[in-house]
Amino acid sequence: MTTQQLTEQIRKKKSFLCIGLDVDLNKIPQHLLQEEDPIFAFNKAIIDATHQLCVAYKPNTAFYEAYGLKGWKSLEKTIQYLNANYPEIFTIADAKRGDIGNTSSMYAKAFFEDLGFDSVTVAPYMGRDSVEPFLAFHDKHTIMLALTSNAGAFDFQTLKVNNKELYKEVLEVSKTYKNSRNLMYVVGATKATFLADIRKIVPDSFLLVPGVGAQGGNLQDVCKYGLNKHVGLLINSSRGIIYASNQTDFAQAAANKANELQQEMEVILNSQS
Ligand SMILES: O=c1ccn([C@@H]2O[C@H](COP(=O)(O)O)[C@@H](O)[C@H]2O)c(=O)[nH]1
Repeated sequence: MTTQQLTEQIRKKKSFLCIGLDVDLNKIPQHLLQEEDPIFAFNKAIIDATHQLCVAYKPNTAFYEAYGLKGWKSLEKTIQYLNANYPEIFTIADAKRGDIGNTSSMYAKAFFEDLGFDSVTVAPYMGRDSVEPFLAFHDKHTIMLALTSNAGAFDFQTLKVNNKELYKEVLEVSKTYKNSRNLMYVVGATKATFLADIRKIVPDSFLLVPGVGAQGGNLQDVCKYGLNKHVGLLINSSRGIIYASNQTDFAQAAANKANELQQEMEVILNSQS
């Protein structure tokens, strides 16, 4: 999917919501545990109930890898279900990969070719040759960690390097990477005010913004500092949506939570045009 198609979907659905599919077997409704594949059964119900309210889904691979081969199968079934039934949805494998070049090529092949995701998150720490293998894939997107939502972001990301904060250096240098047009960036919703400076460096890039909901990030603040003329934001909420209820009404409860965010987004988008 191209960024233009993604923007068209945002305008059509009046939503720039990304729903995180972070499935924890201890948190899903107990009746699903009788299913052959409880994780997929949970995801399918959530997706069917919410797909009109969001433009993206983001499974974090940790929640699948934790269950070994079975978990990876559930991830595969989830992305296949999305691609077959809702091809207009942008899909994000939140895997935070990145390694020496030939290894990164294999990670990229795994997520883009084998699984068929539209995008994958990567860590910038190993530099250019760890990221460019992902960027080489046509119409696929590499979402680089810039300023993360957690408290530990301040351990390194805001330290000064070359007289500027490290996250700013990451943004600047990444723009010189081959096929950098395929880059998006992760910026935590808990760091909303930083978005003003971030937009000076990457005015046109899409930003994936996790941290609304369970982590306390504020949608209005993120939009105030982060929106651009193409919207340019994908706001992620995982636990705040998918665990709205652990009873048989869980999918409808998730849809209600997603609807609340979508309605807020619609107002923001209407005020922009
Ligand atoms: O800076 C970051 C980068 C990634 N994440 C991931 O996003 C979701 C957030 O889940 P919530 O339940 O909405 O808090 C999760 O997969 C994180 O690993 C992040 O939170 N911050």
